[in-house]
Amino acid sequence: MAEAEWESLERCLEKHIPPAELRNVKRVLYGKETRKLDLPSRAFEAASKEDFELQGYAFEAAEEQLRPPRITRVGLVQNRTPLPADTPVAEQVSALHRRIEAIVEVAAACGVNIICFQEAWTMPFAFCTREKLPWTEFAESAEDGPTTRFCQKLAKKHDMVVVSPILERDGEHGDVLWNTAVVISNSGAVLGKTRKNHIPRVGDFNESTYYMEGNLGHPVFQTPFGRIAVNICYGRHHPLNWLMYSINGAEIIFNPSATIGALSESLWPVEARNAAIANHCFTCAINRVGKELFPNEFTSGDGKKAHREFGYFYGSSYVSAPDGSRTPGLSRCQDGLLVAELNLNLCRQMNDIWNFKMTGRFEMYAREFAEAVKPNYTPNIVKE
Ligand SMILES: NC(=O)NCCC(=O)O
Repeated sequence: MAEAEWESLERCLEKHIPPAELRNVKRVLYGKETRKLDLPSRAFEAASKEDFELQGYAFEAAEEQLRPPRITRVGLVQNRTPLPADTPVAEQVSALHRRIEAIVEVAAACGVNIICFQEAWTMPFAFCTREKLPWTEFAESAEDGPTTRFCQKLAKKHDMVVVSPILERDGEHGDVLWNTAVVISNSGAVLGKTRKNHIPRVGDFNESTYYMEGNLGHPVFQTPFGRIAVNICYGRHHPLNWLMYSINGAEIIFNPSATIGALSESLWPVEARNAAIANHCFTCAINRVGKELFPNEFTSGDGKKAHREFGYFYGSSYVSAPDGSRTPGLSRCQDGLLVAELNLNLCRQMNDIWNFKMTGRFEMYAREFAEAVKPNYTPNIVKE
């Protein structure tokens, strides 16, 4: 049941919990109810024709006297890799471009302003194999690689900000590889890029074999639809990573990911949601879907037999708001587009209620951290 046959927690709750109690269960598990968005029927028809799930929800905020509502729509895309991992590289990339193009068309029909794809979306998640070729051939220039050029066209055509997480090859600086999200403005210009700060050393996520820890800090991108940041996958386990994007002013933090059930499914609903609460911002958690099979066997360093498959990517993409409410997740087993309408005024409203930025005592932690990272630091343990 840990794989594709279990569709989602939400479907399970809806099937088995009596309606009168379901309301309370959802109130506790999901916070204040999100309103279902009235998306165009042609969008649902296109999604069904293209065989992906479409869901839409809106987060409300209180009316203010001096500020009009600041409404923006985000789109989260989760998908399988459409072709087997041993198909020629260019064919795999091109099939993924076609798949995403179809989903972005539907997002445009739903009025999406900012769209984000899953981590390393142009490739299978081959870092488990520890082989270099052909996987490093999926790396591209963030500034003018084929995928960035493709996304620029989408952005311009649909007047949409595109967040495109790719494996980056920095040809100008020693051909070094990075795990990067390229942010493309709705004008079609490359607004900038941000790199994955924390690299997993867990299970089959052998990513340090391929690319380095990000060196760009915590940039936040000002777009006409809000200030956005990207905390790539494993970065979501690091509260300080979310915090620094928030300190730099992010109102929406995307978390494009690739993670599997056995490792992280019970953490998934907690981490991005907690980050939204702790940082008075919206967070958008995106995970890929399905099983990916690799041409050659690899071991997991656990004494077990060599195998060719990574594990089950469980989808379940969702959006959380600064008041702790969240959308239901997309399916665990189907490609999908989640549209969420956010009123960004909710960020400051929650800040004014809970005051975490005022009560955070950052100066105290800055002093204590500065001491704690020194090699001769003695932990402050009081003994009898
Ligand atoms: N892609 C990636 O960083 N995965 C690590 C596993 C996890 O963070 O759940």
